[in-house]
Amino acid sequence: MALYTRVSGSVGVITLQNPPVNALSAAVRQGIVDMMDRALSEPEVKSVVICGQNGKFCGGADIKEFGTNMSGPALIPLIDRIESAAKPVVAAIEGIALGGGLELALGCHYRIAHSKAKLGLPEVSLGLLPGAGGTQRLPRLISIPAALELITTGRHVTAAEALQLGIVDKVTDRNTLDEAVKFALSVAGKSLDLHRISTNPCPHPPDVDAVFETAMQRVRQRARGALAPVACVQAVRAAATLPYAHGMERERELFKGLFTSGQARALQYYFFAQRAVGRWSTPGGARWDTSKPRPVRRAAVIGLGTMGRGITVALAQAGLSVVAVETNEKQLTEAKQGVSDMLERGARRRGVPPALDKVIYSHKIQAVADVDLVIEAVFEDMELKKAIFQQLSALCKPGTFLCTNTSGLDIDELAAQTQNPELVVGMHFFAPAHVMKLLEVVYGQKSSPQAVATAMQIGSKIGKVSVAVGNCRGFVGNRILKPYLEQAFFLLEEGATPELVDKVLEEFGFAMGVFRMSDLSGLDVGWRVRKAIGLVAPEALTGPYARVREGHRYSPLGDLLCEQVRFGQKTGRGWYQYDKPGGRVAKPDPWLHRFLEEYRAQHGLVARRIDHQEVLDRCLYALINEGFRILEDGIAAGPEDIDVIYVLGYGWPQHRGGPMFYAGMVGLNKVLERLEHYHQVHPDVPNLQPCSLLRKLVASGSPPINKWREVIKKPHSQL
Ligand SMILES: CCCCCCCC(=O)CC(=O)SCCNC(=O)CCNC(=O)[C@H](O)C(C)(C)COP(=O)(O)OP(=O)(O)OC[C@H]1O[C@@H](n2cnc3c(N)ncnc32)[C@H](O)[C@@H]1OP(=O)(O)O
Ligand SMILES: NC(=O)C1=CN([C@@H]2O[C@H](COP(=O)(O)OP(=O)(O)OC[C@H]3O[C@@H](n4cnc5c(N)ncnc54)[C@H](O)[C@@H]3O)[C@@H](O)[C@H]2O)C=CC1
Repeated sequence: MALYTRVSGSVGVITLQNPPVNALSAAVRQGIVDMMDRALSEPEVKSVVICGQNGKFCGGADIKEFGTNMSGPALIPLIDRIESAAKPVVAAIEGIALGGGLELALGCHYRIAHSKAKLGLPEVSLGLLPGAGGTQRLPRLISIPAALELITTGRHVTAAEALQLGIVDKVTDRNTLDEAVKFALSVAGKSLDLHRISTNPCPHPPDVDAVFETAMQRVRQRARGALAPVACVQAVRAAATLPYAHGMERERELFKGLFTSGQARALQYYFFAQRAVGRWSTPGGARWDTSKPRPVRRAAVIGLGTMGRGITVALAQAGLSVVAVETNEKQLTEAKQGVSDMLERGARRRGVPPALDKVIYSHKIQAVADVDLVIEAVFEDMELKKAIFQQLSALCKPGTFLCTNTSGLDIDELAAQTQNPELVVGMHFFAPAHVMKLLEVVYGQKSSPQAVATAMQIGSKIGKVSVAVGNCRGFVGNRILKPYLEQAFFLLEEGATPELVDKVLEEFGFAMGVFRMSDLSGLDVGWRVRKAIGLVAPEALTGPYARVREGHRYSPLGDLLCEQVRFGQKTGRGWYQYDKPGGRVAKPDPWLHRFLEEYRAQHGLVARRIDHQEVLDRCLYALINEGFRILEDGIAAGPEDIDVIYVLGYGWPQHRGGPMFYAGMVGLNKVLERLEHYHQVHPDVPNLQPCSLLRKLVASGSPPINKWREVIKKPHSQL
């Protein structure tokens, strides 16, 4: 809807009304058309202001409409009509002007923004381009390079930057509508010729071809296989090379291609999935809207290794006081330096003072006595963690929440060491913890709703997307990762190389293939876990049992590499070779290829030619199958939880929505058929055996992802 009022005698004010972000739904578009007609036909009205209700100008097209039969007036002619109006139209921008919202403002003759407003064309992150003239008007207004940067990244800019770029005419700290009305009165009757952006020429940089070539290279590198950034560059190029009307045609053509692409569907699903995980619930009845978090002012971090340092930085940057405890003196000295450096770098980037005084260091665990919440991040060793939880339970003031950053150990076992198991939850961060956006909040059997709610709230406070998950080995992310890694190892045994597997996965869109990723994070991490659970043979086994554990196929390849101290980048050798320990550039290693040949010969394996499809099918479908098991077990409340975890924590390409969404896109019956096929070929790999939920979904006619919960029944999807 849109509301019309007349103020100061001669200014028609049109207010967009569609909470929460005044998205341009059919009703809003119709409202704008009707109210513009009225303003333009009333002789008393000399100028017009468009603003949004509740301090928000407009969040753009209504994304919920995209999957439906869109009705109502189209946005492009609506914006054209505003631009061609004979009376000046001023956009009063408060809060946000995003996507179609900014395009609407670009159709106005003037733009006035509140100093706290954010503006941008984020369509690229929804798999689209600004399809209501944004790609043609913005370059005309602020130059090709600046428009290219904003449109291909989707970055939001502050009002101050918008003023500097020339997107807005004025920024105010006062009441934006009042200022806009004053402005509208002052420009009434003046010529609008220079203020109809579409009629202006597009300014050309001298090296226009080079500008586009560089932009194209950059977007191709940044988002492997993503269509929208490429189309954005092509559309802006049309602004630079074609007259406006032809440029608009090109924009429309490119937009259409994207709109109907699977990538746009995937990215729009992912947009809503990220918000849906905030509406969490647990089987015990805790819920986002009824479970109240407790305020946390002081927190403690125990263990200042890789993770503890990042967690300390994340907490301090969000304004929390942190007691940082490390028992090893050398580590403590290094951690002080490391944390301070990270805080200083972060502060420089954000233009704020570093939060150095927020952190107090100690080598004694007794320093935690007065904190509201502790995050333990010592070695992944159950006995050590148990001892620490016993100490914490005795030392902390009553009611202190005790959290662990374990990657997959049993939360209930740790909770059982404490006097108040209801205060214990997992807070599983991802490395580097001050950068990665994901937090898995793991509830145990006895975790109280308040403990879960508090951990979830801390997550949001420090800028993470927090996903509540149940307690099992590896929780959601690492549990799904295991069958994926296993398939990659099996493929090497059968004839593939790390280069082949990585190439296929990177072409699919992963930021890094499984072997390059494993070299980066360190092969020794998984080796230690496998040793702890008895999977690593004490000495090199031969014969039929060398590749079998607990009756199932097992590949000792990772263990054998670790025995050679090939831990990956940190030792300069892993699945690849590096020029030195700590080197970053992976090069194929002839030693490894010989090693694989000898290994196959030793175990009587005959290398065969493995094609790309098989690599993709086996790695991805094994992973997806485990995702279905997780849903069946109620460890994740819905498919969107798994998808958000996998995109944010494991480099799954956003434009493919996440593994569960991808399964739906491929077709559940196809996933089932392929798993059945591979399980028949490899009956000793239980992860390839299709899980019963997948069968049940296929038997129910493969419903769309937002209907899966009706088949799962137990948990509840929030989409
Ligand atoms: C040939 C045909 C030509 C057609 C041309 C049309 C082409 C276009 O021009 C295409 C577009 O505009 S695409 C839309 C561009 N706009 C965006 O991407 C903004 C998306 N929203 C945001 O970033 C944040 O919500 C925002 C920054 C706005 C607010 O963040 P917050 O953290 O404060 O709040 P959220 O929790 O994110 O959102 C609150 C609720 O609002 C829902 N929502 C947000 N933006 C929406 C939007 N644009 N459409 C529909 N719903 C939207 C959001 O989902 C959430 O609701 P719940 O999910 O129920 O919680
Ligand atoms: N490294 C990674 O990528 C991730 C690790 N994790 C988990 O985070 C935890 C820590 O891992 P990292 O930081 O990689 O280990 P790390 O080995 O880098 O650091 C562990 C630190 O704990 C200290 N420590 C040991 N006993 C202590 C005690 N009693 N009191 C205080 N400090 C003590 C050690 O001196 C060391 O500095 C583990 O549970 C791990 O599974 C979770 C997510 C990712």
